[in-house]
Amino acid sequence: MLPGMLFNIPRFFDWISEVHEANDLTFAFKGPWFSGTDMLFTVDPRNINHMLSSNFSNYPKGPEFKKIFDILGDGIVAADMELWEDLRKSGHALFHHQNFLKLLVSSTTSKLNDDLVPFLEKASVENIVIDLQDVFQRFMFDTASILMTGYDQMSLSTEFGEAAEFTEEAIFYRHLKPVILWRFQNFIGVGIERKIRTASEVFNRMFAKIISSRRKEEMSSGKKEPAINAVTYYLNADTAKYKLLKPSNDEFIRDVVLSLLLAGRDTSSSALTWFFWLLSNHPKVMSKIRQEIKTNFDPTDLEKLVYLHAALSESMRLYPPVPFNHKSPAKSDVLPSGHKVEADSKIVICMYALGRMRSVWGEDALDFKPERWILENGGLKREPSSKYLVFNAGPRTCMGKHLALLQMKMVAVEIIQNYDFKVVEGQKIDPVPSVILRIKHGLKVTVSKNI
Ligand code: HEM
Repeated sequence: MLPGMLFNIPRFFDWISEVHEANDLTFAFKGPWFSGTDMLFTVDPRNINHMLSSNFSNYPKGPEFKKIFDILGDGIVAADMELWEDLRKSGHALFHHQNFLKLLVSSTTSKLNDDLVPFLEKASVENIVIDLQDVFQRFMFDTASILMTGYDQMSLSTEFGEAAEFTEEAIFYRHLKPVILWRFQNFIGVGIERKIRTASEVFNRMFAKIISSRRKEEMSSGKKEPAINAVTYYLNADTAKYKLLKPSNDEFIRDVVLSLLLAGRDTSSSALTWFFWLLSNHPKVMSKIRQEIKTNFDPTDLEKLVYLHAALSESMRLYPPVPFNHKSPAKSDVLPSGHKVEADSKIVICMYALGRMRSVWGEDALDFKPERWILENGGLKREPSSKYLVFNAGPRTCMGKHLALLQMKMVAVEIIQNYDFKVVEGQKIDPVPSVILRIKHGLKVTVSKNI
């Protein structure tokens, strides 16, 4: 089956969705003999609930995942078992720290007022074409960087952006290649594996500077301030409580914070890019959001913007920023769909396909309809996470979900209130085969003031 898959790489996500639909939501992919590329693909909500929630302990990400994501080292994204537990619990305390939330709101507000609005203002006056995806990536990188390291990168770090994109694409292709092949390519430094090595050097350089200056600050301040950024928090981690954390080891701090930084930058910028792309094709949805902002906007309570929330949820259903997840059973098992899975085998859950299944979402699954998220009484409809898996489900649910939604709403409201975008005609809007759903050549638009 590998040649069929490789042939369809340019339209991988749509192809994999069609295959799921034709195979009743679950199918076994067979690669060449002994290549180690056999995988079970499933988007059956019963199987998802079984693996991610009710039998969570039997479904770690597995040793192969750790190899594929080796660039993230001991960060939470690739961790399993006891280390994951320590990272999750300590991360939970950080993400629920009042000062951390305050830092998110203050950094987003100042980045909006000082950088994004003046930038869009200039683009509208000079009538220049901008790449909205690139703008959101820089914006999210700067705010995520303030939150995670305490430093504002001032959108200058194109080097980090490129390194992140190469990493995410290389990790996608590693899923399809025998381990021995991509490890050899990495060793001799060819193709995309050469780029992942360069990316690793970029991350190491950047974190070496940040960690050493944060350590110096900690030593000179002498007293323990309440932590607000992730680096400072992990430098002061309580090892009596979290036994597997290593606050004095720079490499460990780099791994932990790099995962958080990537989780924060690329997901929200992907979600906003696809959201504005869909709005440009659905002017009625745009007018409804504008109307809601006019009548219900309260900067201290963005939850009141029910239709905006519905439109964001609907956009991420069709274009989930993290398009797939990977599991590997610790012991053999039988899934609720009846498929037998062996210990250490690979299981892939494709969120992109799940959001498009007619048997899960109805005949209009492919349509962009925020209304499907609104109840008759005007409230928000909640869907089980085994059906709406955009933020993952069970004990490994996304830790930044509430921060991400808050930040995306702040950005969306500011832009929608003040600007109109016109998408430059003739662009091909296709997702890149990657572990983050980006548009291959970005989203080129012109900007005008909304008067
Ligand atoms: C629209 C935005 C976002 C989406 C769609 C999203 C989605 C996800 C998904 C699907 C996972 C599971 C990944 C896996 O297990 O392989 C995840 C995990 C995670 N996310 Fe998010 N995320 C978003 C934003 C954020 C932000 C802004 C942060 C941090 C500030 C964040 C922090 C995390 C962390 C720490 C995990 C790991 C949780 C664990 O393994 O226990 N996410 N996210």
